[in-house]
Amino acid sequence: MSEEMIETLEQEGAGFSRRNFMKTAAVVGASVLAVQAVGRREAQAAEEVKKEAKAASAAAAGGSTKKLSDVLKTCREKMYPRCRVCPECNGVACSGEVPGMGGLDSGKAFRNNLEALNKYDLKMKTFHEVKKPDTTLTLFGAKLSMPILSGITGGVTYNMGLGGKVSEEEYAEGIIGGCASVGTIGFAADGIGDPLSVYETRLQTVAKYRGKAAAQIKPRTQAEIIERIRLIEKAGAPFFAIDIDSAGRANRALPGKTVEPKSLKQLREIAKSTKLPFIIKGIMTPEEAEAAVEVGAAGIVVSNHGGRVLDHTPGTAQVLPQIADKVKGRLVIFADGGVRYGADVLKMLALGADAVLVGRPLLRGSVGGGAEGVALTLKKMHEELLVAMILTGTADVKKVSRSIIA
Ligand SMILES: Cc1cc2nc3c(=O)[nH]c(=O)nc-3n(C[C@H](O)[C@H](O)[C@H](O)COP(=O)(O)O)c2cc1C
Repeated sequence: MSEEMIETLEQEGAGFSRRNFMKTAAVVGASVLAVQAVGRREAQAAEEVKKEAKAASAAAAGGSTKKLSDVLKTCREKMYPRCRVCPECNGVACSGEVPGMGGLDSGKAFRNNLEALNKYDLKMKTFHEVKKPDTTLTLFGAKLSMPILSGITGGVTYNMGLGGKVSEEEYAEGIIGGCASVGTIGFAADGIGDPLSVYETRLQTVAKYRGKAAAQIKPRTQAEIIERIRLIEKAGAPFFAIDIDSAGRANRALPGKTVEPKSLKQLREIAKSTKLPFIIKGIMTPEEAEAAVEVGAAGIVVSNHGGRVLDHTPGTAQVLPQIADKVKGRLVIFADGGVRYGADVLKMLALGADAVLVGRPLLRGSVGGGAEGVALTLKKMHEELLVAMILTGTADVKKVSRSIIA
């Protein structure tokens, strides 16, 4: 009501008083506000219901509703004290815990991996045209959404202490299924003490994700290796790896089992025994990288096995540039060890890797949330990688320049 109308009514009498009118108006105003507040609350509640319905339908459709923090909490509940699920997975708390999740003996080699990566920084560049970086690549005919593959991790009972809580099949399904769900490749592992039947069980998961899962073999006797290669071929893996750096492990872990260093002749024999690309994992010097090219390997993994096979090895990011200078372009270079964030992935690519493997973080994802836990971990790293690429002016993971390293 306008001031003019109030004045007219007051003048005309009719029991109208300005004071009473103002009181009534205040009450009405408060009610209107109250009605509005209730409306807002109802709208919020309606929004919550909508969100829940969306989450439920995403879950029903196989979408992800879990949070990474829940996955890590569950992992800690299942694995403590084998893995403390530290905020920074850096080998400090688990130092010397092999079997377990740590680095061997003093744990220095594990810590070196993180420290070597941390010595490098990235140059920030923002005046450029890179708005939608390309993270895709093709490796041995397999198309990948990102240059991040699973590390090769095994020993659900022996290393992770999960006997009865998570089976070998569930663990392999978590790693391989999770990787496949986001368009990358997961590895099935070969444990030194595992009988062939256990290995065959893991290869069933590789076969289930035919063409999208790879497998590893320990440096066993030549006959055992060839026998396993035939199984991997049948399972449809696009490539396989031998972790040659496990050569000393039987002495400490499982006396009586054969894992051994290989001569160049033996490595050639393995490469020639199959059409599958053969990756040698555990290369730490330019000389052995060159030898890997000579014996016919299709790729190498620059790796110190997460610091688990020889204490006092340098961090992989430290040796990677010299190795890449020697063999880049002649075989595929993978690197692993201490990769925790997308920026670490980008650093490894800038230092010469074509792709990286991620060990412990995906292991935690698989134990804590199966395939969904692995997918969440990979999606987070992929998002971080995209941001790091934009902010360094890197358009394509296939062409990362060393000049982005500060
Ligand atoms: C519990 C555990 C088990 C592993 N088992 C294997 C294995 O069976 N074969 C292999 O080649 N590497 C194995 N590794 C080493 C990883 O493949 C990888 O080199 C290492 O974990 C990478 O470092 P990151 O964990 O810091 O990412 C294992 C690592 C861990 C932590």
